[in-house]
Amino acid sequence: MSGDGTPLLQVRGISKRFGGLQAVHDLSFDLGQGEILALLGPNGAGKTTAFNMIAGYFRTDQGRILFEGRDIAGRKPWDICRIGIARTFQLSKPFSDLTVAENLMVGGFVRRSEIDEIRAKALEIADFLGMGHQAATEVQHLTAFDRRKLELGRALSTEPKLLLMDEVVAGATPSEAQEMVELVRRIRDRGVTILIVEHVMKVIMALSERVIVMESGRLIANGKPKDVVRQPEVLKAYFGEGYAARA
Ligand SMILES: Nc1ncnc2c1ncn2[C@@H]1O[C@H](COP(=O)(O)OP(=O)(O)OP(=O)(O)O)[C@@H](O)[C@H]1O
Repeated sequence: MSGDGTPLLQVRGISKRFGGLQAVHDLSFDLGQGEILALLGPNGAGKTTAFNMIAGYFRTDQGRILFEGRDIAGRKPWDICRIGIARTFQLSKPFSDLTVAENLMVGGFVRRSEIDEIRAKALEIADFLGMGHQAATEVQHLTAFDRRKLELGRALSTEPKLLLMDEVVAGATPSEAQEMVELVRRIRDRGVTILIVEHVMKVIMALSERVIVMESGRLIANGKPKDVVRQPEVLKAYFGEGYAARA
């Protein structure tokens, strides 16, 4: 919650249709200041579409999205980035022939105009990611996992209040996943609120105090991870009717 008790993000009845497909239907949830909230759901549930509406990549057909109490639905991605919402992508697309530091400088122009300040901030973020020694390395020489961390760093370089993270541990080894969990916690400790789409249950359990679950575009559960994973609607969404009946 912000100082006056208003949640940082209030999603109110947003919907999105693609032709005959209702990808998101009347989705509402709140996200409090400093929270790490996981957004779960089977493939095609509408998670990325919801992200894209919050980040301004898709226009909502209906509903309101309030950030710090202000309606942001319909704003363009760069405008939404400027007011403090950044996102990572499932498929990161860094500038491969630029260095790590140069990639981390690009987002800095959102907040600052002094090049020395932007460079210093980029180097601070590289250190934060544990990539300080790679600041001068061209991105094309990085491992897949270091590219993932850089993707997070590129979002952080815009100095967001809210970070939308899309499957940041996909394809990671267990020790890399653990490193990512630590990194996400440290990002939150910097004061950044986090909404994370993730499939790896161990990561969700380690990170989030609260999860919301979508299925077929609708919100079907909202609560503590350990409670939500036992709910029949959630089991049915993931494993089918028969499994839920037996559980
Ligand atoms: N630009 C688009 N045009 C048409 N249909 C789309 C578009 N984007 C998503 N969809 C459809 O909307 C539905 C929800 O997709 P979305 O990517 O939001 O689901 P998701 O929960 O993120 O799935 P995943 O876990 O597989 O990434 C899917 O049926 C998808 O095919």
